[in-house]
Amino acid sequence: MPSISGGDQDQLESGENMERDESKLKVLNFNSHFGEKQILYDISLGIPDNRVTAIIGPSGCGKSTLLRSINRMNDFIENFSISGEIIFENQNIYGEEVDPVELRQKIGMVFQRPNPFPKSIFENIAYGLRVQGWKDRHAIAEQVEKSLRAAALWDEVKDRLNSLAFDLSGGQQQRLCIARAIAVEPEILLMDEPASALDPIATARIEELIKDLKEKYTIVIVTHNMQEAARTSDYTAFLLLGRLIEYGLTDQIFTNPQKKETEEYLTGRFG
Ligand SMILES: Nc1ncnc2c1ncn2[C@@H]1O[C@H](COP(=O)(O)OP(=O)(O)OP(=O)(O)O)[C@@H](O)[C@H]1O
Repeated sequence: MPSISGGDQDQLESGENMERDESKLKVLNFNSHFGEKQILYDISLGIPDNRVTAIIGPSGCGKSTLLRSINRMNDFIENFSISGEIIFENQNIYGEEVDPVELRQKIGMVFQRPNPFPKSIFENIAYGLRVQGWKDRHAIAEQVEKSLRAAALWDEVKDRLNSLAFDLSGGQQQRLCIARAIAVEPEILLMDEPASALDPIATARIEELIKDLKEKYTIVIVTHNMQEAARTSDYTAFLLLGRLIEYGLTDQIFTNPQKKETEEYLTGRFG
């Protein structure tokens, strides 16, 4: 099997390396194109289970493309093509036998802007459960409550579950979207700049939530915000022009980057 470590990983403790090699989610020699234009070049990385992995890098370097490849969201774009593999639970997610709809239930996504459905708070969560085949009203109500609690929103909304989701603040709407994503009990949660549209207080709540959620989920987060990556993630992957320049423990990447490009980016010399 090809190495799944990016950059100079030798300095990492062997235990941490093992943790990644044994992880359920691995990107292997992954390339992607939009039409003729190559966006990602030979990306290989293992995403450790029950950890937060941040993908950072300058605008346009391919962060979202990589993230959206992990649950086949780019399939919706006509001229998108890939080579290489993304392995999830020992299966290439781009294999013919994989149903992308089922895959997205296991690998959920939270987007940059909160995007609740034009429905009540309750229905925003119950809807996905019904699509999954849940019928028992009591069980649905229990799962709605459980998800809202896990997303640290229950206390704020328990008395107005039938209000429109749009009546919530931006930060509450984003936590509702997180509750919606976790209600269907995914394994992996992908987050594309989940706090970038929020004020500092709402951002802090989302960051706290991310730290809590990793006990149960493996989280991959794309962020422009270096402080946010440093505060929330255990591992950081630095992309530049579609290539993985360095990947390792967040503390190490931020305090002692091994590559000149990483250091220049982190110190604000470009990007
Ligand atoms: N649907 C598309 N069709 C063609 N090119 C695209 C499409 N989506 C993205 N791209 C191109 O792919 C490249 C990578 O975009 P991507 O959104 O992955 O970068 P990013 O690192 O997430 O950027 P940002 O930080 O600005 O969101 C960019 O050059 C972008 O223009």
